[in-house]
Amino acid sequence: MPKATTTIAWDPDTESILFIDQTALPRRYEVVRCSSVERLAEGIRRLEIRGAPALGVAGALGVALAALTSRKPDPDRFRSDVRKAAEVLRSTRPTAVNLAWGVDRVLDRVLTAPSIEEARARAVAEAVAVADEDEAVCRTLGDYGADLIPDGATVLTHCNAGALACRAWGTALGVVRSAVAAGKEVRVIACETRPLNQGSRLTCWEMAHEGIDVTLITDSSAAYLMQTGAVDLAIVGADRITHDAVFNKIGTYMHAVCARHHAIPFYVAAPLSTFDLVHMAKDITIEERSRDELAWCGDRQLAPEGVRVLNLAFDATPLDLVTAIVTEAGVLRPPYREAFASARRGDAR
Ligand SMILES: CSC[C@H]1O[C@H](OP(=O)(O)O)[C@H](O)[C@@H]1O
Repeated sequence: MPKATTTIAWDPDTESILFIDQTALPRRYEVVRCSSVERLAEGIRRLEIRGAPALGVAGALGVALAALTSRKPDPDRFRSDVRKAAEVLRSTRPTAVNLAWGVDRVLDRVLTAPSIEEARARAVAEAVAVADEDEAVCRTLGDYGADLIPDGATVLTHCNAGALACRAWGTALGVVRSAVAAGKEVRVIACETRPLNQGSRLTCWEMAHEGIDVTLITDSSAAYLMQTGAVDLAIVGADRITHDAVFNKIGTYMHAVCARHHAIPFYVAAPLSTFDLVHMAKDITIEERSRDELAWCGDRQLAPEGVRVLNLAFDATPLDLVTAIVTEAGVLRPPYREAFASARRGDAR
């Protein structure tokens, strides 16, 4: 079984996008070749591609694909065509800011190009740059974060913030990989992360394939393990970081509150592209997903017909519960407003 090294990539030979279908894991490792924006949008909605940084790369590559597949001969109608495709991609998932960030990075290149041919060339170049940057950023933030993990530590994580949530390497799991690469022994506790089980299906798959010690637990076991002293620190990814909160998979807030209660460090690992310093938490839409994701598990019915289901995909953890935020600009610590400003200036460390 191959390692999860590259989650999503551009194939220049066929001018298509290749991505691992994460809904098939852990049982099947399947790579999808995507040649249309509609198919890419479906893959994002179904979480075949998921994870904030991976969504940023998907958004970027999707706009490049739109530029290559538009058949509008007139530049204005071509640009309108690509704008519409960009809106389709942007609308697939509202919470992770990286998706819109990736879309906008390439859309800007298309809309400012002097010709259709130049627009296509610039779009592909920018999208590939977004993908390549993501892997480099994850490795850099991983190396910064590795210093936070003591040798022999047991690290609790939630959902999947690994290579599968990025182009490669990962954010929270990128920190774990960097610590292991530095020679440290690290034990991972992976919360299953209901209802789509990114933790059991994806984090365990990644860690097992790299021989990193991993133990799967139910989400509801985390507090007890913190209480018994079984957890040395927690580290999670992020989908959007505002001036007042970290948006991440539902359940993250619960772990942060418990970690604070038990004086356990609670870290967030995320690239600067996940920061949204324009909006406050109250402004952000938390994605609600389908009833069936909670009421069914495959063909096994878990809740009676007609029972109301609230399937929130994310929650918002107040920054005062976050010990530090690991980025490619360094490890950011409170006071965060100043730390964010210095990170964006490039003088954080
Ligand atoms: C490295 S960010 C990963 C982030 O994305 C996940 O959400 P989803 O699986 O719904 O895309 C989750 O919030 C992870 O922390």
